[in-house]
Amino acid sequence: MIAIGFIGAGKMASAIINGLDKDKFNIQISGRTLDTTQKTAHTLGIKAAASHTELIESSDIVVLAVKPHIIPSILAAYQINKPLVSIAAGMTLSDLEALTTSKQPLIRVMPNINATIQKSTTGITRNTNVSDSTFATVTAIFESIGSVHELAEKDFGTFTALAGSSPAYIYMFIDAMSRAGVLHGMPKDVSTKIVAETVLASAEMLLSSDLNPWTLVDNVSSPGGTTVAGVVSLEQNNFVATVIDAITATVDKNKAMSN
Ligand SMILES: NC(=O)C1=CN([C@@H]2O[C@H](COP(=O)(O)OP(=O)(O)OC[C@H]3O[C@@H](n4cnc5c(N)ncnc54)[C@H](O)[C@@H]3O)[C@@H](O)[C@H]2O)C=CC1
Ligand SMILES: O=C(O)[C@@H]1CCC=N1
Repeated sequence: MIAIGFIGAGKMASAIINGLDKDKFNIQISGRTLDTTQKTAHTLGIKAAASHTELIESSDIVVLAVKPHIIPSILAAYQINKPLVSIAAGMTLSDLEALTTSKQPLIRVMPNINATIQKSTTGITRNTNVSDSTFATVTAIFESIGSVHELAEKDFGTFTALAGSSPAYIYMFIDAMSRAGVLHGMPKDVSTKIVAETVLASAEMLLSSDLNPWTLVDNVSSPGGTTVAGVVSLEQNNFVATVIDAITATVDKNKAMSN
């Protein structure tokens, strides 16, 4: 059984671990304090390592699941002589190489919070020290919690915006729609469920057809009907440009976080 050790056991590590099959992977965590690590491990049904050193020694693959600014201090304090996976936003392979050795196998991964329900859309890339079999193993780990896209590293920032951060923007869209439902007299829980179901089915419809999104917009918009009135209103309020600006801000922030 492959032993995976997570350094850092916050929201994202918990989302990934929640989704992983505990019969297939031997998972342990090491967080900031042992007490909290033990509580989190108990909740997740996995092992708490007594220390980062113990975790590194007993893992086949080590996942860094701390905030990007914590990574330099961890890599300065511990020599991780195992394939190292980083899920940190903005940290490039060359940032990580500068903090480790020239021989360190490094895999950069960008999962998303939908890992919790085994529906992460994950990006992956590696440095030249990673063997094909290790890369296949790490890819399989993330495939077990959703889809995996191998990317050129130059596209990681864009991927981070479109898949890593976008659940937040999609929730904002859902909340705005359901708030409109409240404005027009519906209870919030009812309108949120209606909007969430419709977002899910619309995405499924797009993925299962060969049609592009604008053709699907046209299919909903009856001549002189209700939908086109809303489409025109969205455009008058710069919906498309506003969304593109948000993605560009995310990509720019990702670049600014790299050294
Ligand atoms: N939240 C998300 O949707 C996503 C987050 N990420 C990346 O995942 C990483 C973790 O993010 P979150 O889980 O959201 O943050 P978080 O704040 O929930 O988790 C980070 C954890 O690291 C722990 N920690 C701090 N110092 C530590 C140390 N020295 N040793 C061990 N643990 C330590 C903290 O106590 C905390 O539990 C970040 O690098 C982020 O860029 C990537 C994709 C999606
Ligand atoms: O906000 C962040 O920096 C992380 C990366 C993608 C999602 N959350």
